[in-house]
Amino acid sequence: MATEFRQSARSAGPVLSLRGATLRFDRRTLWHGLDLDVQPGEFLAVLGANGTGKTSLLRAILGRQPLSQGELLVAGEPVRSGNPRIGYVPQQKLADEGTPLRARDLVGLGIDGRSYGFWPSRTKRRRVDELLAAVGASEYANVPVSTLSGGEQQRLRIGQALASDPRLLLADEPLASLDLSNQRAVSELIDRQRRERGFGVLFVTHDVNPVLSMVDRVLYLANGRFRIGTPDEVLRSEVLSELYGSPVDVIHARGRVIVVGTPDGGHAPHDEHHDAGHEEVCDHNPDDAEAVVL
Ligand SMILES: Nc1ncnc2c1ncn2[C@@H]1O[C@H](COP(=O)(O)OP(=O)(O)OP(=O)(O)O)[C@@H](O)[C@H]1O
Repeated sequence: MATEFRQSARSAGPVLSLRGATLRFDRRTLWHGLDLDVQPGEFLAVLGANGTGKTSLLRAILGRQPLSQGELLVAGEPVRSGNPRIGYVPQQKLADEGTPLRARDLVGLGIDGRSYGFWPSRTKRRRVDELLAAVGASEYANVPVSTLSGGEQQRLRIGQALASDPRLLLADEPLASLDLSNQRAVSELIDRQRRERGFGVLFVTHDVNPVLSMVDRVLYLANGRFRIGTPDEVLRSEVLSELYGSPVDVIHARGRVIVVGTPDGGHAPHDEHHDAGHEEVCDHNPDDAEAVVL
């Protein structure tokens, strides 16, 4: 399968291809048998509760976490760490107070951090200016990063991630701890850039609402299993109830989607016992559990 799969991924051009991808830690299976192709320019939201393996998926794509089973290609090539075809916006970490780094230095790290060989300083400066303009950060180019707001710092991280002109952008909770207007600004920035530059996006988020209008498909992870499809196909009560193995209500109100259910739903995560056909013994009564927004 491997050769055929690689050839088709290269010629047909998905920026990310997974076949039978499985990630297991000890006996816990985070996801199993994941088949997924992400096309150039596609916006895929990765959804799921805490600990379902969203960040681990990004780590696998970055070559930092080997799969337990299956195959994973980035732009038709096997994963490798430091792949310039991937831009990565890690979970938000604000710059330490007093850090002397300026906004342009942070973006420039996206160039220096890659093995491009020698960059003449004028060429690098022009490239950094282009990236700062692309993410709307030119006016604070020379300001120390630690004095900038969370939203402003996040723009710079996106600029840094775009430095290698990636074909795939991985963004891990890029809206976390941003206020509503910055959530909108940052998500619109990613949306505009993927349309202009044609890279695919994997956007990990707990709340799909800020990006609902931009998302082409969602990958929803729960209980070691997953569903992939358009938001209308996946974000439905019957689909998520089946995925969680317990009643889940998907409520659509004022253009927002709210997923309400019982955490864990009385089911243990997918593990070897289930694969072996053994019944989990569980004294948890789902009727006793409080409904929460998942
Ligand atoms: N190297 C590892 N060894 C063992 N367990 C790990 C390892 N990496 C991650 N895990 C476990 O895998 C699970 C999934 O972690 P991951 O960070 O991928 O979840 P997540 O969906 O991104 O969660 P969150 O939404 O809280 O960020 C967690 O229980 C975590 O402790």
